[in-house]
Amino acid sequence: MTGSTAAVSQDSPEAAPHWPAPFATRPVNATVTVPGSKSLTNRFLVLAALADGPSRLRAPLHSRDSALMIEALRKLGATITEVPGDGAFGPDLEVIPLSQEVPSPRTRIDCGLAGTVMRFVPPLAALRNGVSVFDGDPHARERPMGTIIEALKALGVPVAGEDGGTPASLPFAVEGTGEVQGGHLVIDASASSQFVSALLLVGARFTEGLHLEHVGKPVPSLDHINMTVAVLRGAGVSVDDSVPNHWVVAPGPIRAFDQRIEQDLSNAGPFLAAALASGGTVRIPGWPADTTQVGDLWRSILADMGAEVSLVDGVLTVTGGSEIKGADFAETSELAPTVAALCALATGPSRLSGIAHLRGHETDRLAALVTEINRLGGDAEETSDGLVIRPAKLHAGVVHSYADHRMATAGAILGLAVEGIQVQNIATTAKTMPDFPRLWADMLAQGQPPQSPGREGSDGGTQH
Ligand SMILES: O=C(O)C1=C[C@@H](OP(=O)(O)O)[C@@H](O)[C@H](O)C1
Ligand SMILES: C=C(OP(=O)(O)O)C(=O)O
Repeated sequence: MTGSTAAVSQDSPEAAPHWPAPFATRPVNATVTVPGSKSLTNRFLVLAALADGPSRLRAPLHSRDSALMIEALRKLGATITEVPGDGAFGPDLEVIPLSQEVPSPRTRIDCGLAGTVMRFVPPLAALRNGVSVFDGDPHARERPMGTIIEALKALGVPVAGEDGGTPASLPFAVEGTGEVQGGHLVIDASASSQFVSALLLVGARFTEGLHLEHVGKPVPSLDHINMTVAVLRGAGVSVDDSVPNHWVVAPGPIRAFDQRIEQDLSNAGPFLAAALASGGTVRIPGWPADTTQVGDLWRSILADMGAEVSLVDGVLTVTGGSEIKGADFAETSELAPTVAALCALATGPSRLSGIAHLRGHETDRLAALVTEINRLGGDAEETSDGLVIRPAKLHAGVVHSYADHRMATAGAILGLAVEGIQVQNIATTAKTMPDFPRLWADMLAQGQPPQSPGREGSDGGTQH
């Protein structure tokens, strides 16, 4: 993917027309595959840029977040080329690592709203000889960045704000000297696991490697850190994570690779949720037997909500029943908006905990979910570290997406079960799944008679 999706800001939802969420007139019965994992694609892009030779990503994600990462790495001197591949969602990528000759002594990097770009790329820029200025969408300036800025400064890398002082967030300039000594570094990563992942990804390229220590409240989204450790080890990097809150990365080369990217199991979530929201069946072939993706949790989450779940010969099959059960869920991380949409359709109460840091995601997701669920007649409430959602009959209305792809897909799930829901700015799904509206329509078209009457002729406002 070239910069085309990156160029379109997803932060102007008011300008976009509302998307009429399809209402399921019968149980969904579909087989679905989704594009590559955002988290794996952007990790492998960073590793490829630092590797000891050319690498290839097979079936990577092509979306706004991956386009922003590709563009950022190009600005830092990597050569990234699209080459034909066998993936259903676009070409493969060949990456020639960062060259010693920098394309320009001063460069500007657009992070959009991508946490992986705003957290993973600045430490990489520290290894480049030159100044890299980072900025992003308006809301990107609100996302927590202080830990990365402080970490770079502690590593001896100057970071300056627009006015020259020390910034607490985007925008800022990293003044790289081409070399970072590394060693022992103490950070507070309680606002995002991405702070840890960002530093681990480059740690092997620091002269002395990196001994990263976290102090403070617990680090969220630990699955994502385990993913980072796994991809590093796969590229021949020695990482010791045997002591909780300590990660020791030995200095050394990052081996070039040829890597197939798993499909995005978090983004599989809304499609699997469709089985519960419509009382139907959704099958996802190619579900990995062994994965570091947090989305593998769908198997237990959806079973807890009353679905039948099986994984046979790599096909995950989820069948919803006559009701969705409420339940308690801890640390659902980026799955939480999808879980919350299902909880709003459940017949019993649910509690989501361990997700206070979602207040620093694409939007304040806890506030956004409460506002949108309650706007439709639901009964949701914020707690200090999550949400309580009680059963209530929902009605038609507009779900606002807050430039947040997972709020938009949460609206689509609600729309399957509640007639007359519209989603504001469905285009924001391009952050990680530009094909979402088509994939959703294709899912609903499967198993339907050729001339389905769809929602025409209905009078709106009912819930299954
Ligand atoms: O490293 C990653 O790829 C991610 C880590 C998590 O971030 P937080 O720890 O900030 O939740 C997750 O929510 C995000 O979608 C992707
Ligand atoms: C939190 C998310 O994204 P980001 O990588 O921008 O943090 C997400 O995708 O749910």
